[in-house]
Amino acid sequence: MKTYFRLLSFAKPIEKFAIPYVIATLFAIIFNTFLFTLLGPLMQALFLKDSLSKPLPSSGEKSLLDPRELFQAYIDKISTQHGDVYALQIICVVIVITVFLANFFRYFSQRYMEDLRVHTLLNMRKKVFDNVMNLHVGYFNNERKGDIISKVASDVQVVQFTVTNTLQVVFKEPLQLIFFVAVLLSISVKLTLFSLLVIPVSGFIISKIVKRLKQQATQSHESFAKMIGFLDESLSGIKIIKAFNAAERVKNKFGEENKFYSFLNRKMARRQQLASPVSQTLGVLVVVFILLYGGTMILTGQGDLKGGAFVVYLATFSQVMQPIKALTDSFSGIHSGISAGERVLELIDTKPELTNKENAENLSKFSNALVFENVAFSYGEKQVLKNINLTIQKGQTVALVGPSGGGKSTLMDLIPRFHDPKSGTIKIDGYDYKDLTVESIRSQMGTVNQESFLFNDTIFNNIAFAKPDASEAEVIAAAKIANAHEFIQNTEDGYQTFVGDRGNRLSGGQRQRVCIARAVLANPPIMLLDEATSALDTESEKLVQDALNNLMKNRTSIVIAHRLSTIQHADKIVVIDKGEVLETGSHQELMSQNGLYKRLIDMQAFND
Ligand SMILES: Nc1ncnc2c1ncn2[C@@H]1O[C@H](COP(=O)(O)OP(=O)(O)OP(=O)(O)O)[C@@H](O)[C@H]1O
Repeated sequence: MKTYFRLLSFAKPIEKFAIPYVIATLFAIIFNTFLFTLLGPLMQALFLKDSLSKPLPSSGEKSLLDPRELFQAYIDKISTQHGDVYALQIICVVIVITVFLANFFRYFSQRYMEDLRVHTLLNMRKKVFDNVMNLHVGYFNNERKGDIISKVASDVQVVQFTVTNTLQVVFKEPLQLIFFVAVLLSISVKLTLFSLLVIPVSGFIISKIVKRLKQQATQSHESFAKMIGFLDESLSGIKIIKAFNAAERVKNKFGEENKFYSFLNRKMARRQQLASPVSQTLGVLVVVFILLYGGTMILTGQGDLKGGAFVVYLATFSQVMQPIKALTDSFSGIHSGISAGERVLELIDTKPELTNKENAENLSKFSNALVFENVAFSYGEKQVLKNINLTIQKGQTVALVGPSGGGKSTLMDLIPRFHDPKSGTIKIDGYDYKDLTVESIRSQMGTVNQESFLFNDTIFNNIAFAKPDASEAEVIAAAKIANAHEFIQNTEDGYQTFVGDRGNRLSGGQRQRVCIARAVLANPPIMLLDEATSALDTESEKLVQDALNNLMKNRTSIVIAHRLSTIQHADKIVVIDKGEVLETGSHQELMSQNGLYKRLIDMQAFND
C-alpha cells in the first residue's frame, strides 16, 4: 500500500485532475443508474397497463424521496391525462436525454483520468531519467544497462497504467455499485441481501487465485530487462557476432530468455484471466436464483413484487456485475503494477555515491598543481590502486604507462572524480577534491578516450557539444586544430553531415579527430587523453597524433600511452603495475634506472 501511495504521488498536483474527475464521474453514475430505472415505467407503459391501477410497492412519505417512484407517478399522471402514447413519447425523450448526459459525463470523466495518466507517466519518466543521469559513473555496467532501459521504457508504462486504473476503479466502481444496490434495495430488500452474498464469496476465491501473481510479475519484469540488455549488447556488437558466425548462438541465447519470459507471461495471464470468469459464473448463478425466486413470486401473485419492478431489478442486477468485474480485474492487475513500481522506485531511490558536500566550493581556475596523496581505490572488494603519490604541475605532460590491467585507466578516472578514492586524498591547487563541487572540477578538464564516443547527430553538433553556444567560426577553428576540417569539408553535407549511431559513418581516425575537436573547443586547462592510435594506419595515426600534440600545447596533460614512442618527451613518465607506482621520471632517467620502463621499451622496440 505504501508503494502504491508513493507511486500515486507522481500524479501531483492530483487535485487538478481528481476534482473534475470525481464530479464528472458522479454525474455519469447518477444518469447511468437512472437509465436502468427508466425500464420500469417503459415496461409498465407498454405491457403491464393493468398493474398501473395498483399502488406501487411502497407508498406514502418514502415514495416522495425515491426519484424512481416519483418519475413513475409522473408518468402515470401523464398517461391518465394525455393518453399512453404521449406517456411513451415522454419516456423515450427522457431516455435519450439521460443517455446523452450519462455519456457526456462519462466522456469527461475518462478524459480527466487520461490527463492524470499522461501526467503521471511524464513525471515518473522524467524523475527516473533525471536520477539515472545523476548517478555516479561506477553504477553503470552492462547488466544494469538493460535493467535501466526496461525500467524507463516499459515498467514506467505498466506502473502508470495500473496505478491510475486502480485509482479510477477504486472511486468509480464502488460508487456505481452503491447506486445500483440502492436501486435494488428499494425494489426488494430480501432478494438483494441474498444476492449480495456473492461479493465476499467471489472476492475470497479470487484473492486465492491471484495470490502468486506478484512474485511472477517481478520475475517477468526482470526477465524483460535481461532481454533488453541482451538486445542492446547484440546490436552494439553486431559486427563481431557476424564475424565470428555467432548469430545462431546469440539467437539461441536470446530465444531462451524470450521463451522463459513468454512462459511466465502465459502463466500470469492464465491466473489473471481465471478471476473474471469465476466471478462472472458466480454472478450468473445468482441471477438464475433471482429469476426463479422473483419470477415465482410474480407468477403466483405472492408478495408485492410487480413485473415492471422485477424487470428493473434484473436489468440493474446484471449491471452490478460490471463494477464487481472491473474491481476484480483491477486488483488482479495491480500486482504487476506494484512489482513494476517497486523496480522503478528502486532506481529512483538509488542515491549517487558521489555528491557535492554542503558548502562545497567552486574551483574557478587551475593554477598550480594536481596532487595524489596516498590514494587507494578498489572496485568492491578488489583493490586496484594503492599507495599512489603523484604530483602533476601546471603545464606538465605526464604519461601513465605500464602493463595491461595495472590500473592506469582507473587512476585516470579518479582525476575528473568519476570515483572517490577509498582512502587518501586528491588535491587540486591545495583544495581537497571533496571540498569542491564535482562540476567545477570537471569544468577544468577535457577528455579524449579510446572509445571516441559520438552522438547520433551532425558533426557540427558533436563538436559544439563541448560549448553549445559556440559560433560556426569557433567550431571550424577547433576542427582545424584537430586536423579534421579537411575531411569534414569532403563529407556530403560538410559540418551538417550526420555521423550515424555512435559515429559509425566515420572512420576510426575521423571519429577520434572529431572528438579531439570537441575537446579543443572546450579549451580546458587540463587534458586527459587515453591514446588509442595503435588501432589506426600510419597516415591516420600521424594526423591524430598531430592533432593530439596541438591539443596538448600549453596545457596540463595526462596521457595513457600505449605507444611508448609518443611520450618520450613527456615531462614525467609514471610507470604503474599492479596498482602501484613503480617508477617515476623522465624518459632518460627511467632508461638509466634499467627497470620495468626499460623492459617495456625494449619489448615494444622488439615487436616493432
Ligand atoms: N568496473 C570495474 N569493476 C571491477 N573491476 C574493474 C573495473 N574496471 C577495471 N577493473 C579491474 O581493475 C584493474 C585495473 O584496470 P584498468 O582498466 O584501470 O587497467 P589499465 O592499466 O588501464 O589496463 P589497460 O592498459 O589494459 O587499459 C583490472 O584488473 C580490471 O580488471
